[in-house]
Amino acid sequence: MSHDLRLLHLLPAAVLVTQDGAIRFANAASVELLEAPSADRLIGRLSGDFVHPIDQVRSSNRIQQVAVPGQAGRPNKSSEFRIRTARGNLRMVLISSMATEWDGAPAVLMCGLDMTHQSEIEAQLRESEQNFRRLFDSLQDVYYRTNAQGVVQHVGPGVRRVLGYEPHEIEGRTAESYYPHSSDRDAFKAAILADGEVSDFPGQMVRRDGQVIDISISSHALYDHAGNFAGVEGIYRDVTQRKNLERELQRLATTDMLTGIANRRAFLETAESAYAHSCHSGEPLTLLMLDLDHFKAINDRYGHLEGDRALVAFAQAVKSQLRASDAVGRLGGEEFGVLLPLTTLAEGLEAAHRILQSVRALQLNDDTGQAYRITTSLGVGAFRQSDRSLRDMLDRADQALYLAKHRGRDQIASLETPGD
Ligand SMILES: Nc1nc2c(ncn2[C@@H]2O[C@H](COP(=O)(O)OP(=O)(O)OP(=O)(O)O)[C@@H](O)[C@H]2O)c(=O)[nH]1
Repeated sequence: MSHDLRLLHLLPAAVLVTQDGAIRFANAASVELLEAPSADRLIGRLSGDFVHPIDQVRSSNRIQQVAVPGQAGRPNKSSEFRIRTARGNLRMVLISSMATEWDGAPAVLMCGLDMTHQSEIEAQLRESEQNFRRLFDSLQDVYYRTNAQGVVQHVGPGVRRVLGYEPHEIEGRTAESYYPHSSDRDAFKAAILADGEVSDFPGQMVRRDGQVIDISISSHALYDHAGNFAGVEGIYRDVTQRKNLERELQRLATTDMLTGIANRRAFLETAESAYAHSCHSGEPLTLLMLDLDHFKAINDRYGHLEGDRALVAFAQAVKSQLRASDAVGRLGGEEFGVLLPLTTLAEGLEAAHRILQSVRALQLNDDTGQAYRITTSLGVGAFRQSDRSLRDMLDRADQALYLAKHRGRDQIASLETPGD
């Protein structure tokens, strides 16, 4: 060793030679690594003094293993050790040792590489990976990726909460399996292919327990190096609660709270679209306007609360005479409207008669048990291609209602006659 110590001083790796644990030689890199003032200050010190207590047993075991006489020239496998420098700083050093001779006596040669910086990077990487995992696992959304054939290649753990499946149960299957309506999936695919991405795309999925949930998808298309479509990646989230709230708000905004039937706005909206449909198709459409007779007297005699109950019973009686495709709405106070699609004036007059009879037949009792009856007047108006707007049809039905009132109430009137 002694003939070329200068070479060892030039090495970037730290080199120490110890005998019976005491340092006999330290190259320049080891002086720097151990933050010693000089090589001389290291000579004679025990190398084990620089090893962190946690690693001391492991370190001395390894040195004993290589310090077996006759093992010279075979270094052990390098391993990382925590080192405390002369200034008390902690370093991570990759050390390999081998038996050698020093001044004719057995010695151990140690070679160390400072890995502190690298292990810091690794620790940072591990930490950021752990942070990412935590975030990924706690994500309320479901991350997913499919290939070009729609087979799910990866799905995040959020799928347990949203669909009730383990990720491995979903992976390898096509996403179609979870769509109750294939039209939802088709619309999504078409949007992705057309725009390359979708944001807050609506749809529904079926949970493992069979419950259908509302979802919202935000995803983008994936392409391979050649620019070919290679699949889809994105997230979906359960928006059932939000959708239920929206549906409830919609219901509140379109329903008459007293009778539970459509309110004026909703009824007129339905009437507008039915009118537009008839304009387009030429199909018949008939409108009934209804008004309870002498309703003020009911209120005056039995009280407003009883008047309310009469309005509810009246709405039910009207509804009981209609088909599912017909629409009934409360236009205000004791005035109601009925829309009869695909219904001629003659058929509309028949429906009006049925309603008239069922209202006459209503047996109402006030809270003292006193029985009373109500009647209604009806105006009937049929769709005409010559109408400029729904308003024309509404006006005809309104005028007919006025006529029915004028003629003595509890009857039906129309400005038109069947066959007009
Ligand atoms: N109980 C109750 N009464 C209502 C409601 N909305 C309107 N009314 C009453 O309905 C009555 C309608 O009276 P009028 O417009 O004079 O008509 P009418 O007494 O029915 O007479 P005709 O329509 O001419 O047969 C008024 O007394 C209103 O206060 C309601 O929601 N509940």
